[in-house]
Amino acid sequence: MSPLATSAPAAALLRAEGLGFDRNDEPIFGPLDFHVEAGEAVLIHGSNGSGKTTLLRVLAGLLPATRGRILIEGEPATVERIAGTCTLLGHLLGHKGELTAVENLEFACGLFGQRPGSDIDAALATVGLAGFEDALARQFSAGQRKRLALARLLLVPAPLWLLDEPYANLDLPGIELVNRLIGLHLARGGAALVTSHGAYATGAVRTRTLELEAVRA
Ligand SMILES: Nc1ncnc2c1ncn2[C@@H]1O[C@H](COP(=O)(O)OP(=O)(O)OP(=O)(O)O)[C@@H](O)[C@H]1O
Repeated sequence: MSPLATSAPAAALLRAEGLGFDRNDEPIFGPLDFHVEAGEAVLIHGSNGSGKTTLLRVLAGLLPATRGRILIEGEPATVERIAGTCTLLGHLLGHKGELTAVENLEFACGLFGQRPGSDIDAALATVGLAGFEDALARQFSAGQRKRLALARLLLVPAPLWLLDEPYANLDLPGIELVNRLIGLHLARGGAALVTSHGAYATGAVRTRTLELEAVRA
């Protein structure tokens, strides 16, 4: 036997095969075939209403696919596998308004686990919220709320970030912060699917682009 015999290539972190979603028998997107490997970011690009948010919600397990299937590391995407692999940053950020920034992050880590070596105060400082540890989330501006959600991404262990318009409500340094955080996440073996109209995603967060076309007029 050849000493150079190699094992089968590792399965993609996430693979969509013929994935589609209909609402009231109207197709919203698909069928789509794509995959995301560890270390890469796929930019999901498309006009308003083309189904970007719906696609991320299907991948996050919040909506059932109408067609096709999702594989995580080669295995069908069960709720448990999705929960262990994906974290969604959606339009609704999910903060508890009556909890402080630190309490919100403690709550998230209690629910989803905490990445080894990560630290809540350090995550807040990274996203520009040092000094806001004890502020109530309901008192945050839209951009500060988005930054708090970015701190949550840094803390939870899920390797695949599903980011729906992560640049929305952020100032220029905030936009650069998103790109930097995605780049760091990829460098440590994570992956990301990022919806955006595209203007803000730098090369580091656009390893590949998935174009969604509006299937309805
Ligand atoms: N809860 C809902 N009930 C009915 N239709 C919906 C619902 N959510 C989205 N849709 C429809 O599904 C289609 C895709 O919406 P989606 O939000 O996924 O698009 P998008 O590409 O993210 O849009 P945008 O760029 O405007 O954020 C749209 O036609 C929208 O009207």
